[in-house]
Amino acid sequence: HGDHEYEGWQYPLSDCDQRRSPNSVYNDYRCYNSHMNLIPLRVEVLSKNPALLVFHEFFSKSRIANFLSMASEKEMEETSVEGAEGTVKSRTRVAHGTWIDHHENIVASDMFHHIQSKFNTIDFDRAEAFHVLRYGPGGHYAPHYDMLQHDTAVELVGNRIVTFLTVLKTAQKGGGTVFPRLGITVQPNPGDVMFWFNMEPDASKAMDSLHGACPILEGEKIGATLWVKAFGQEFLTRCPMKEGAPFDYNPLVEPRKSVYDEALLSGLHLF
Ligand SMILES: O=C(O)CCC(=O)C(=O)O
Ligand SMILES: [Fe+2]
Repeated sequence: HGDHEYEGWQYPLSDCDQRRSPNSVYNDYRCYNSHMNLIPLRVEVLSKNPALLVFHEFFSKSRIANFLSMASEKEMEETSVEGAEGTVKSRTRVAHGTWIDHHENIVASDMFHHIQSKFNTIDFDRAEAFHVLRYGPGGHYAPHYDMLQHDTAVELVGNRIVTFLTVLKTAQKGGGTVFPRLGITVQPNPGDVMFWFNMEPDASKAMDSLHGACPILEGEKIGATLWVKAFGQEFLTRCPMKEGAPFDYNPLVEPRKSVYDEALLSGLHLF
């Protein structure tokens, strides 16, 4: 594949060849202190500003398998963009997609509940429906920002402060998620979650959150995105008490190492 085949990409495709970040801060189990509960998650902090985290093995294999088989029964549409000449096939996002409501069926509901219970520093009720994207060979999503244009809905519920991307299936070759401005390409495993902030604490766009899905060279990639809206999230973090910056990132990017590490690493079973 040559670069010319990925119209609209605009960044060096060689960015996609980078593997893990050289500056991964933690890659082990850490505890999030939230609502007086310690939530153990195996977290890798790839960037602190903007926060970019990978939660390893967030979902069990069976949850992922159930979600995939449920999603495969849905009609997936070729993603498109609306232009002056009507709706045309998108060249910046070459993939098939569909929306699945949080409680559309028992599988989605179980998935959603798992997210809410493990991760209660974020109010996922304030997220859009699951957006499932399937990329085939040559599929890709050129680097972009997830924040929406300002409109009435954004005014009411805030913009997309956080992207919570569940990795359902990975390509055999290619298909990493690239952050060109951070110099990071993430190649997670099915069941992992990528989590990042699209907004600065003052609600402006986090310029370094620019990201895209690298071209699939072999196989197929499937992911499910939850875009979380900003309003209300500030009440779930420890009091930041900073005017104009109502969201405190630090508890997320500096989770505490827990006394349970040994048990977790030696295979304590979490359901
Ligand atoms: O599939 C990916 O790796 C990125 C998806 C993405 O950027 C999005 O859905 O907004
Ligand atoms: Fe995105």
